[in-house]
Amino acid sequence: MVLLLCGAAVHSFRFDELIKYVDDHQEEYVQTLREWVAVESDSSDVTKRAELYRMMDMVGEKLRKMGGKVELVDIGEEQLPDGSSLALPKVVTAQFGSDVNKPTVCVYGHVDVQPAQKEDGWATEPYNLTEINGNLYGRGASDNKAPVLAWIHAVEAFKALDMDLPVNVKYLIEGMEETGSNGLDAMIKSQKSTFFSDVDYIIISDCGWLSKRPALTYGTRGNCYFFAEVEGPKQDLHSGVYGGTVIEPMTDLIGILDTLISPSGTILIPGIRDAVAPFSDEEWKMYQDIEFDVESYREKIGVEQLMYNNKVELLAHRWRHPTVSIHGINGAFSAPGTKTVIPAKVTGKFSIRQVPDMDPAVVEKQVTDHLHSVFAKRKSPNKLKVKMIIGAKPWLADIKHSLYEAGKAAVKRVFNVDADMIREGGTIPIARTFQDVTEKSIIMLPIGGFDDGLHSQNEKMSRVQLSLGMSLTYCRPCEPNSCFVCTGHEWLVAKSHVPVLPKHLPQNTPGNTVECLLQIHKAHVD
Ligand SMILES: CC(C)C[C@H](NC(=O)CN)C(=O)O
Repeated sequence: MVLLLCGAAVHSFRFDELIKYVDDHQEEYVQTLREWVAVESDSSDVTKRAELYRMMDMVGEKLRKMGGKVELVDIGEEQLPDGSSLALPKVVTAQFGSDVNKPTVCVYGHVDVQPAQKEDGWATEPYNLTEINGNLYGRGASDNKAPVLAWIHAVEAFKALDMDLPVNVKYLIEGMEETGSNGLDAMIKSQKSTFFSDVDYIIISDCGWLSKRPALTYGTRGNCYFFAEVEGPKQDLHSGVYGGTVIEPMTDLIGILDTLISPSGTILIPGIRDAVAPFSDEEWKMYQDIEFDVESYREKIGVEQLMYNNKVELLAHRWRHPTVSIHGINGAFSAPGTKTVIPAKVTGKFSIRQVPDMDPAVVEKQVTDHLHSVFAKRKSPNKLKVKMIIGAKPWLADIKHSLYEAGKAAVKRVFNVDADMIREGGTIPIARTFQDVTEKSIIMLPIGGFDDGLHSQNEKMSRVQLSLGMSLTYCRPCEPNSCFVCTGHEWLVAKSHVPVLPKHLPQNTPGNTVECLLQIHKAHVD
C-alpha cells in the first residue's frame, strides 16, 4: 500500500497519530482478514456463487462504513457449459475524495479465490485463518485478500482520525479474477469516461516478492485456458466387458495432450513461439543482477531437478517464455479406489502462459488446429471439441516511467535496499485492459512473500511480510509539491514508522527500524 497516502497536508504531529492508529489496530486488521478468508469465494465453482455475492457485499459494506461513495456495479451474466446463465458477482467501486487539485489513485484487487479443500493436503482448514509461528494460513490470505485489505485499512486510518486524504483514492475490487475476470473488460470500457476519467495512476498488489528482497513487478504472462472434450460411447462402460472393443475417449485425450509439450519443456504446437519477443542483452543483464537462489528455489518446491539450473535461464522461462501446463481431466475416475470404468466423455484442461507479443486469438487458432490435426491422424470415431475458456493477454510496463522511479524511491527509503525489478509468471487478466483502455500508468507493488503458496496447499501471508509491505503505505509529511502524489515523481515514505512486531519475535533488536525489520524477516524466513 504504498503510497500515496503521503501528505502535503499532514503535519508530523498528526502523522504520528496515524502511525499509532495503524499499529494499535493490527489485531482488528487480522480479524477482518479472518472474516474475509472465512468466505468461500471460489469463483471457479458455480455452487459457491452465493458466497461470492456475499463477499462482494462485505467489501461494499466495509468501504461504505468508511464513508466512501460506493457502487456495486452489475456486470451481467456468464454462460455455463450446460447452456444456462448465472449472474456474475458485482464489481465494487468506491471513491474517497474528488478534489480536482489532488491526484487520483485507483487501487485494483480481487477477493475471489482458487479452490481449496483440507483433503488437498492442507495442514489447517483453508477457510479458517490460522496463525502458526507468525504466518496467517488460509485460502486467499495472500492472493489477494490481505493486500486488498491493507489498501483499505490505509485509507480507513485517515478517515478514522478525521484526517484529510492527500490524494483522491478509488477502489475497483472484483470477484472473477481467478477465472479470467469475466465481464470486467466491458465494464472498464463502459466506464472509461466516467469512473476512470480522473484516475491518474493504477496500483495493483496482486503479486509477491521473488526473494527476501523487496521488489517491483513490471510484467505478467497472459493465460489461454483450454477445454478439450473427447466424447465416445453414450455412457460409461465396464472395461472387462467392453475393453478391447471400443476406442476409448481417455486414450485419445491422453494421446493428444501428449503432443502439446515435450518432456524437456519445448512447446510442440506449430507456430506458437513465432511472436515471442526476442530476449535482449539488456534483459539478460537485468536478470543477472536479480537476487534469486536457484538451489533454494528447487529445494522449496521439493523436486530433484529443475528444467534449467542457470538463474537467468530459469527466470526467463518463468517470466518471459510461454509454457503449457496440463491441469486436470474432468470425467476421469479420480477417487482413491479401483473402479474399472471406461469413461464415456472426458475433458482435458490445460493452459498456455503467453508472453509479449503473443495474441490469444492467434494462440486459440494454433492450438485448435493442432489438436484437430493430431486427433484426425488417430482416425478415432470419437468426437473432439476444443474451446478456449480464458484468453488473457500478457502485460508489460515501461520501467523507465516515472511511476517506477517513484516505486524504486519508496522501496529504497523504506527498506534501504534497491528493489529487484521482477516479472510475474502468473496472470492478472485485467492489467492489459487497464493499460490499453484507460491509457493510465500502472504499477504492481508486491506485498506478498516469495513463498506464500498461492493456489497451493497452505497458502499464507506472514505478519512480518504484511508489516514490511504496510510500511510502504505510510508516507511522511512532505512539503507541498515535493512528494510523489504532488509531482508524480517521488514517494516519500516514513523511515520512522515502527510497526508493532509479532509478539513471538524479539522486540529489542538493535539498529534502525528498517534494519531491524529486515533482520527479523531474515531470521523468520531462514
Ligand atoms: C487467468 C488466471 C486464472 C489468473 C490467475 N491469476 C492469479 O493467480 C493472480 N492472483 C493465474 O493463474 O495466474
